[in-house]
Amino acid sequence: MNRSAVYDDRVHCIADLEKEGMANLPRMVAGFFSGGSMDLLTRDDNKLAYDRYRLRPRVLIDVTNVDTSTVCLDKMSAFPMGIAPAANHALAHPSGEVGTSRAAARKGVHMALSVWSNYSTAEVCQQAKTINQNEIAYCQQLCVLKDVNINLNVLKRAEAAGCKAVFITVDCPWLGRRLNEFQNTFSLPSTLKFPNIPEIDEPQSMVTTDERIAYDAALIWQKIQYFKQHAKMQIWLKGIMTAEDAELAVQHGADGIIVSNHGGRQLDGTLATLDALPEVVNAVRGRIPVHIDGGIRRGSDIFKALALGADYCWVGRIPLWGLAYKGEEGVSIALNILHDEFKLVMALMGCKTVKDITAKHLARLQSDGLYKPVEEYDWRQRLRDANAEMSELASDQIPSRLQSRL
Ligand SMILES: Cc1cc2nc3c(=O)[nH]c(=O)nc-3n(C[C@H](O)[C@H](O)[C@H](O)COP(=O)(O)O)c2cc1C
Ligand SMILES: CCCCCCCCCCC(=O)C(=O)O
Repeated sequence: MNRSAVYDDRVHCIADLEKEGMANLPRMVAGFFSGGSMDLLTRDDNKLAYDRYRLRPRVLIDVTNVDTSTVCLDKMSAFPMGIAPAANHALAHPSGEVGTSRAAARKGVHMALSVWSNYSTAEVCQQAKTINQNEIAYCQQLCVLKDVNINLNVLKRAEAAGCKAVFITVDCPWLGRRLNEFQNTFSLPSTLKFPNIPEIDEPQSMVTTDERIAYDAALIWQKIQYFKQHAKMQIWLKGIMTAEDAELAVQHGADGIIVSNHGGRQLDGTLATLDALPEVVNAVRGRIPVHIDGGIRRGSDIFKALALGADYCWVGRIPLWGLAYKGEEGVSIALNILHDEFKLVMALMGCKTVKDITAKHLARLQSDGLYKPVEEYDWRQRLRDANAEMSELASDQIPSRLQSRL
């Protein structure tokens, strides 16, 4: 284990990386990356939510060997965290999504590409193959546009590039109001390319006010079926924040969901994603995988999200800070820091494998200011209780991929 790793003379944790990366960016780009909508309540709470939980370590367990790997989207990931889709990596560094992806491939973690990436999904996937032959999973994010043909072309190209899944972003029928864009008179450079949507060229205006990216505000549950019919890839929904919508997602055939509030860039004032996670996990009851993003900045945050039932985590801003700091190398520094931190937390928590992480490892802040162990209020405990009551509960009622987590 890399206990005393020195990554760089100036960057020892993600907070350092944010500081150093942001310092290299023009104010307007830094604002676009780090900003959120309105008063930033949700953006900030995403991060603070992790501090409302404390860890309950178990000791005297042999942790000579700690295995951080997990299977996600049918492929091995070095640890349970990948790169979330974020527009405009090339604003951080000319290598853009290619640089990010090369670092992801080298580390062996998955990557989702924004439909607004500045390099095509095909080019990004191709570059990664030179590093890590087909080993990591790529996903294509799609903000559904009004023009059906544009949406279908994105899907076709992503499939041809070898993507495993499409992440349909469902939290943005209208784009959120990001005050930083007004305050900094943000505009995208006219040289910036959006090769996944060649139908739209030459950005001229602020993202928030650009009418050409008016999304399909009439996107409703029934249309998810349409995408399922037109894609061979898995269909995931990104932006589920309630038990009710989680149940609907399962009923409408989603292959997985991502608990996300878009990093606080859409509706300000929603729950932090970590606070929404338990109700979603309980509603889904293992029928499909549940992922999370938003506010993850430390290895211990990944541990906490898994303890509350997430199968995998994604980070949006961290790779942008890495790129802004040192291009591909900066993203590698970020991924190495998070991987090593996660491994160390697992060891100190007495967890040898990712499957050993449970809600019993956490205590949550109460209204009296004290921390109380998290009761296993999630569906796994209910299944255990049901098991005790009805010993005949057939194990085939429990999805096999989850039996080992019971
Ligand atoms: C600069 C930026 C651009 C983003 N662009 C997209 C996008 O094109 N599509 C999308 O679904 N989410 C987008 N997101 C949201 C991320 O996918 C993710 O939900 C969020 O960044 C997670 O929060 P975190 O940054 O705290 O990790 C973007 C986020 C940022 C910071
Ligand atoms: C005409 C080209 C416009 C390109 C817009 C790129 C950014 C879209 C918004 C991405 C996003 O979801 C975000 O959170 O930011």
